[in-house]
Amino acid sequence: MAADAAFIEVQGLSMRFGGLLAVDGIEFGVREREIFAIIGPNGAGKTTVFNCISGFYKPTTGRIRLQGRDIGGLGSHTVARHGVVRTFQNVRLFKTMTALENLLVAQHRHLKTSLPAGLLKTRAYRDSEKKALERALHWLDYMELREFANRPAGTLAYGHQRRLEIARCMVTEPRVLMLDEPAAGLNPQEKKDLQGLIQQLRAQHELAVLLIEHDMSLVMGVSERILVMEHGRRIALDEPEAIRNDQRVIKAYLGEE
Ligand SMILES: Nc1ncnc2c1ncn2[C@@H]1O[C@H](COP(=O)(O)OP(=O)(O)OP(=O)(O)O)[C@@H](O)[C@H]1O
Repeated sequence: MAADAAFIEVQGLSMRFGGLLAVDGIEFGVREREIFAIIGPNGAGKTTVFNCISGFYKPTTGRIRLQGRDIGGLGSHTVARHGVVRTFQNVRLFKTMTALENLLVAQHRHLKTSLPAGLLKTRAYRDSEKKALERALHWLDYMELREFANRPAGTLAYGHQRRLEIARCMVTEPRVLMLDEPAAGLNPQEKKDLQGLIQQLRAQHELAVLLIEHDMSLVMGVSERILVMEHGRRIALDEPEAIRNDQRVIKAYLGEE
């Protein structure tokens, strides 16, 4: 694949809820290892685009391709198996399970084992369980969460839960990491750390990052390109500097106040 060929290609994407066209003919491509943000006023359709790409919604019309392969409407588990995983606006961990258990459960659908293999505890099964544990511990260390390994996820500080949610994505070794408002509820230091974390994840892993975020300093600081949506439509797609000076974008945001 050419260096700047689209890794994820979204064409003519629309999503209708009854009388409401929440997403209206959206087009964009995300390049391999790109950090790509989607911004726009409340209700613009950003999360709906995420839900379509990650397989939570079946688009009303349009195509979504990952490296040329259609993934639109495949369902969230299948899309995740293709390497596209996400976090949610409101943290969705298994709150009564420990941090470590959350990272083990996340890997189960990715483990190359069958039910009989699990029942018989075959060598292959034991190897894959061991690797899953190693990966979980690695990501707890990476996110500086090791000391909370055996704590129920719901008892962790909010900023730690957010990092655990990203770890839960990373244990599956994704090719596309989708973050829905990852800075929401974080303090200024945590936001700064998050920016470093996103850049580090992209640098160290073969990973594209798709980001929905309202925090403009994070978006401008971390993104290579930004898609701006308003009323379900694309009003701009460009690099941060151009977006900052785009009259339609300024109007969309000022119009919100
Ligand atoms: N499942 C649904 N059923 C009906 N309407 C929906 C559904 N999901 C989203 N909508 C509507 O679609 C529109 C776009 O919502 P969406 O959550 O995608 O916007 P957003 O840009 O992510 O907003 P925010 O920044 O507030 O999260 C809104 O009018 C919303 O009420």
